[in-house]
Amino acid sequence: MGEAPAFIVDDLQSGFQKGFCLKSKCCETAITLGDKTYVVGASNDELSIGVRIFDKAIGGWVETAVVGTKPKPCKGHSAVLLNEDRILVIKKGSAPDDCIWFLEVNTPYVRELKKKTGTEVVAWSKGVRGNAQKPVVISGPSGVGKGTLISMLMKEFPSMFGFSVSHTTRAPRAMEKDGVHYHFTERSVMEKEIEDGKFLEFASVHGNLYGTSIEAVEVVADMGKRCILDIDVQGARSVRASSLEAIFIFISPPSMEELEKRLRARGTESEEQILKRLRNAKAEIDQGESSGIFDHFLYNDRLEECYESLKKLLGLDETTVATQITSPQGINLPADHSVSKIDNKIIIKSETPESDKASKNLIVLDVSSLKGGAPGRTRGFDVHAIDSFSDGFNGIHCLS
Ligand SMILES: Nc1ncnc2c1ncn2[C@@H]1O[C@H](COP(=O)(O)OP(=O)(O)OP(=O)(O)O)[C@@H](O)[C@H]1O
Ligand SMILES: Nc1nc2c(ncn2[C@@H]2O[C@H](COP(=O)(O)O)[C@@H](O)[C@H]2O)c(=O)[nH]1
Repeated sequence: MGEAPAFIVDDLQSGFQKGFCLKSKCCETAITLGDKTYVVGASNDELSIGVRIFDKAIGGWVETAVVGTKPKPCKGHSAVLLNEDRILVIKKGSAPDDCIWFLEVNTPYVRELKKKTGTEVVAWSKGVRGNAQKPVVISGPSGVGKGTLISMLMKEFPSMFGFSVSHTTRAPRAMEKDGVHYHFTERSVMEKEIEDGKFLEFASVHGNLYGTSIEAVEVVADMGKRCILDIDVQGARSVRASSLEAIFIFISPPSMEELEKRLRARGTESEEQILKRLRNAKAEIDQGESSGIFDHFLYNDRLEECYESLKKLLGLDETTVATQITSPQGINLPADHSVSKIDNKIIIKSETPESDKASKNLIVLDVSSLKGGAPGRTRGFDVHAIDSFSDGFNGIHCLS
């Protein structure tokens, strides 16, 4: 972590108001919460907006793990503290789908990570407009038909569902494509990425490492689609414990004999692997059925019947299908703006000279009903453009 310019340290030690503008050359903002001041702006790698934490109690900078996909640098930004647990960062001059970000500093997800790692943690989560449905976690023993059911769903509803592409250390099968079925990865690389906090969950399954990266879930959310995760019971337990609110479905086979028949008929595993997967299946079914993780159980005897039941529990009857498709929308912010906060409303006021005459130079962001968050995207904010504006807001800060 780089040294901060001396004047910033002095300012931080003397104490900031909440939401402050550091007029340094690197466009940093500082937000104070308790003893900690979160300095958002300059980064070491220049590939993303950086975050540093100054702790007044110890009088110094604290080593901080920054997790989640980070926002790319921009020509300036504003920052506002929300609910004492996250900082809203509004980027200037950025694309409509890239201007709203949340830096979580004290949400349950961040508190859990702090407890696990024993270090200071903050987590980025991009703001996405629209209200996607909860992700769907599908588990069940190897060979039960999870992949088959998911493929049917994706084929029938391509604009509605997106598959979370997992990482695995197992070798690809003949028809599997890297980046489509899995991200096939070296164990050492995956272990390092797990250590770096890039995974929502991971588990050792049938002798290989499998895991869902935070990015895999975010990519689907960015497309405005409902995310489907095909993961084992250990992974489902981790997701259940995380802040990713999902629907959990367990698929059971009609019998162990039928499961073995399906695994053998698939012809993708060695005899040794088939026996290992069948041994693990028993434990997986026991855990799946007794753990309390799962909201729904499906029995995959006749494929078509099971598929119809899956669609029904996902609310995919003819009347609901049309209303569930949400396309991602962006927010057209003025390139230069100032930001104020009144209760749960964020007022973004244009400061671009040519827009002085424009009727809609004010945008109000209502953040009273935020949903989701790290790991993944933050949704649920309303955006209104306003025609006229009478001044009188207290400016929190601005950068240029
Ligand atoms: N209801 C069913 N009746 C008969 N065969 C089925 C049924 N469902 C799936 N299958 C077949 O069983 C095999 C295993 O299915 P699939 O690959 O979808 O299982 P899976 O649960 O995704 O397994 P894994 O966890 O190993 O990836 C496939 O050949 C598939 O065509
Ligand atoms: N915990 C996780 N389990 C995963 C993930 N991706 C897949 N899986 C599970 O592994 C087994 C075997 O899969 P296969 O493709 O080798 O047959 C199966 O039960 C999957 O559900 C993951 O990211 N995390």
